[in-house]
Amino acid sequence: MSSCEILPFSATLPDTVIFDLDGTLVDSAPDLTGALNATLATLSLAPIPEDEVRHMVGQGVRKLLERGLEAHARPMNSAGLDALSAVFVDYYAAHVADHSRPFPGVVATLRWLSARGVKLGVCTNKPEALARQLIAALDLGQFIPPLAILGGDSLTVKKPDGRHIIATVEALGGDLDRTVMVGDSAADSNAGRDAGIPVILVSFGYTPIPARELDPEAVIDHFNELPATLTRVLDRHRARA
Ligand SMILES: O=C(O)COP(=O)(O)O
Ligand SMILES: [Mg+2]
Repeated sequence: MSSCEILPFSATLPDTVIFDLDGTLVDSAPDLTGALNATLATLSLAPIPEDEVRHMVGQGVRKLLERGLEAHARPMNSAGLDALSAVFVDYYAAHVADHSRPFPGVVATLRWLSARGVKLGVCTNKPEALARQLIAALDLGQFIPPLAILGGDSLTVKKPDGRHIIATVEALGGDLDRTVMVGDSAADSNAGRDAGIPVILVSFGYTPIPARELDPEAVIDHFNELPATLTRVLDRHRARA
């Protein structure tokens, strides 16, 4: 891929780009499915196919477990969910990158942006330790410093609250007025809106609602569209401000 071929030489790039992780940078559904099913098996519940689990991801571990239990009509109280979360996290931490891989074009695009001085961060509802572990295992840490990886448990708020994104930008020393959020779900588009920054959604992520219906500034079908799309949405956003 050559992202530079599709971007005019004079184009303005953002100061900072904040990425969602699951369903945006990384196709993590296979290992999340494995961990969910291993956890359900401790309750003698049948596995849920990956196609269904994909649409349950995006609001953190607890929500994923709640949705998995709902699929079996097995509601659970808060203490039970705490215990089950610990089982899930233990299993997932041991299998975080067995089958999970960056989506096509991600590595080349992060390299391209990083080489041009664009600051890159990750704002995910995944627990911070697991997010850091996954990013390191897939060798994405060369583009995203650990301090700029904020998880669902890093603050007292998380996406769709815009403060989760703002804190990630602050960790990078970035300029919020020249920041773009890239995600895959309603949590991402709502958090971006709450933070007052433009949002680009990928069309290949995990949202049960199609990305184009979530009212983002733009939708991309492949990461090689990202550089030109970043410039376009940033210019449009600044013209309106
Ligand atoms: O629900 C999750 O674990 C993750 O989420 P993300 O899409 O915010 O990275
Ligand atoms: Mg996501």
